[in-house]
Amino acid sequence: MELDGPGGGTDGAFIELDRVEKVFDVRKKTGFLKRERRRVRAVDAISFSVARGEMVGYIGPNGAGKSTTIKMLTGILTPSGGRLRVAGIDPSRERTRLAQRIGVVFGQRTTLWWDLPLIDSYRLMHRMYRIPDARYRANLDRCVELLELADLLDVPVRQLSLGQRMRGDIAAALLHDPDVLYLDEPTIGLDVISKARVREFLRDLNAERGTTVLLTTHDLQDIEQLCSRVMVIDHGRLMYDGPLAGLHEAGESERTLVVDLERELPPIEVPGTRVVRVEGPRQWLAFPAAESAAPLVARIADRYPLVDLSVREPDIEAVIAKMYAASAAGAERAVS
Ligand SMILES: Nc1ncnc2c1ncn2[C@@H]1O[C@H](COP(=O)(O)OP(=O)(O)OP(=O)(O)O)[C@@H](O)[C@H]1O
Repeated sequence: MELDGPGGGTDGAFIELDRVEKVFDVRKKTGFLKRERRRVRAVDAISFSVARGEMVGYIGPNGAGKSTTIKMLTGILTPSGGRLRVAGIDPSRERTRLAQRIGVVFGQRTTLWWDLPLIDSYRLMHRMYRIPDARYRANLDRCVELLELADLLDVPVRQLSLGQRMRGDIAAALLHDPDVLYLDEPTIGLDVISKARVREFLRDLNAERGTTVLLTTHDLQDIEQLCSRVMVIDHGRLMYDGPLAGLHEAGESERTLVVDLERELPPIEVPGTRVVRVEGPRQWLAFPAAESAAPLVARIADRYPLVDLSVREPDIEAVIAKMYAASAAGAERAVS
């Protein structure tokens, strides 16, 4: 695969947004024959660029503007202002040409035909995207092998489990060899094993093919395991762009060790943590999210009768709330 092929940005940027806006006009019924017009600024002057081959998390609370951004990046929605390019293409002007370069997976919806066996959806996509036969075969074989789809190809999509359907959807998005993949909540509702499988596949895809990935998720572990960079959007504005650890530092957020002991004990004392809850033999220990859990786990295992242990990530809403609190406190300190 060439590195700066036709349509790549001049400075290596593959996705480029320059003060992009999307304003919706919403009409709300406020009484009999009375309607109020309201403008919703879903995306507010957002600028960022993503280089070819980057894997970037795009996160934010509900209603922040994530889906609206993705829809503009696919050409489904036209921006109200600003400049947007994907692979050098203006998405809303050349949606069909762009479709050959991008793949999209929505965790909450499927692009597969519900009543058809999985393989029939793939055959339809083969024709719709006019994928050359040899390329279709090679991509299908690769996805079937790596996503373990062989036994599922003849099963109607409606009979697949959520995890199986998600793997089927990811394969569907990759049959035409897109340069960029937009993933909207790809692990939502999946069990631990299915999540691990999907993440491993995405990591390999990025490493082997250099596919650029923009990932929207509520699961911070998706970001931690896949993305070296994360962007946070809230109220349509870009609030943070950098490594995940930096986001934790900015928000002073905490992760939690859930520790199962052999028996009930008083709150255990482990430097660098504080016990936030005790329930029978189970204790919850909070520690700074930017720090590694490994030395804490070793210390606990060394000193206490440990049966089981897991690490819980803070949820995105909590991280962002703390980020706001920290910046507000900083502003107050600067004033006083
Ligand atoms: N077609 C539309 N018409 C009017 N308002 C819309 C439309 N689409 C989105 N909005 C509004 O724009 C804002 C951003 O919505 P968007 O769906 O982009 O958020 P999101 O970050 O994807 O949220 P979620 O995590 O809940 O999917 C919200 O206030 C939403 O109500």
